[in-house]
Amino acid sequence: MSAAGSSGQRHNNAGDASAPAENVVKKAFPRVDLDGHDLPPSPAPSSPHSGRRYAIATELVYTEGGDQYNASSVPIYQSATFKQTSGSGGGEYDYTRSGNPTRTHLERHLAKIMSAQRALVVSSGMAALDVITRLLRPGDEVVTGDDLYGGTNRLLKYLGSHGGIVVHHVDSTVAENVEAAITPKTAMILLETPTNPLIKIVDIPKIAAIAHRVNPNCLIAVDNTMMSPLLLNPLDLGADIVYESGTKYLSGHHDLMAGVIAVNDTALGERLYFPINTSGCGLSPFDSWLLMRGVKTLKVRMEQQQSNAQLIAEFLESHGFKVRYPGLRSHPQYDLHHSMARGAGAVLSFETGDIGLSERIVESAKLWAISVSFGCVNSLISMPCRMSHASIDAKTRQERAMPEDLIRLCVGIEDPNDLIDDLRRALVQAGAVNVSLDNFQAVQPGDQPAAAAN
Ligand SMILES: Cc1ncc(COP(=O)(O)O)c(C=O)c1O
Ligand SMILES: N[C@@H](CCSC[C@H](N)C(=O)O)C(=O)O
Repeated sequence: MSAAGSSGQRHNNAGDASAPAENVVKKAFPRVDLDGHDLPPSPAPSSPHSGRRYAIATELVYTEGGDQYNASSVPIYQSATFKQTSGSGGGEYDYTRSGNPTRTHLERHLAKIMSAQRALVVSSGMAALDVITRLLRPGDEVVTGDDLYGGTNRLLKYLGSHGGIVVHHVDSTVAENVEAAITPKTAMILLETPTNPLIKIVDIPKIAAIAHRVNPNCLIAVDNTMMSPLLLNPLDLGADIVYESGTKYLSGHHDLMAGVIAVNDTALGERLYFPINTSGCGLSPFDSWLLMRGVKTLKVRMEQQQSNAQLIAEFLESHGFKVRYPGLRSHPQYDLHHSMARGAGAVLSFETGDIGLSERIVESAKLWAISVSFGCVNSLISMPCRMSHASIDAKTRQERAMPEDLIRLCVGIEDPNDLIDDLRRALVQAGAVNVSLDNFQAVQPGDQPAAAAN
């Protein structure tokens, strides 16, 4: 590979007067490594379409351009290498670790959907967080919440023990707690909202404003997995980096692992591309194609999922369970959530007061698969303390008040009456005393699924 950069020589996607305009990397595009040194350009420049022109339902399915045959579905460029036009390079792509046309197509599409200047796709949500945390240096501090996805907690713990990063976990539902933890060494604030699995809401605009005032150098990174870009755009609320697990709503079928990172700052985008190219965690061509296909149905899936989730949350609440779901008026941060988001999503959790009872409920359900993850077309049931959050040790779970009996429901697109019937039957079979086989009317005639206006 040619050492380009300051020499102005071509890397694998540099300017070529004879190339079509859209293939030319703009000279103004900053190219820096983690230390801010000049680098050759990456092969996936910012989305030419990052300014959205249509409503989200249209943008999700609409793509411009295509390959030389105008294929309606982007081809899977299943190639590790790309032939060059000269000994000094000359091709737009050279090697799939560095860039691949199918991946670029997806990244440009996602940048548009996420209202971002640039999106990058990697092999999982955790790979996305790993890439983001490579912006940190030993001695840096991170402020984050005390209710986080278990894998996020595990990665941060590892950075603390092996990377020299100091991680402060605070109750991030109170912005003042975050403020109090910020020091001159704070390099990143990492937020999740709604939190997984306790469905707490974090005030992104308030925390971003405070953090940028107190320490202008610190970056606000938001995990948007629980909402997806359909329901929440953290970049519009003051975040510097948004990332999400594409394994969930974006793909929607639990047939791939993926992670997405999006930013509005070109230099930051290049700093994030560097570890992706260096380590090789960019999303494969096939998974990029699959994710592209999944994204197109995000709106119809999410609307059905969240309308089902609302009915299920109301059903459980009507039977006396303490239900955590931002679509319920009883959620203590209902107003805050809806001031930021366009919907409540499709993940809820509830307590039964008895671990054994929770286990029996989970195991009695038939339509609800016992499985980790969420955002899939199928409905899932799990016990976070035993499953998705088992990597958080029991002492820490106790300190953070994670109820061991917590059941998490990740609602799919099935008929809501079937889901509620199955849940009611599981509750009765498990011996939940406050539930009878009464006739809860899940869907009233004329009910419409809640619309995710955007
Ligand atoms: C909120 C949240 N963020 C990130 C991740 C990581 O995503 P992935 O499983 O794709 O690595 C998950 C689940 O795994 C999650 O629930
Ligand atoms: N064994 C896995 C657990 C994955 S949990 C996936 C998802 N984020 C969820 O919340 O269900 C692990 O150790 O990471």
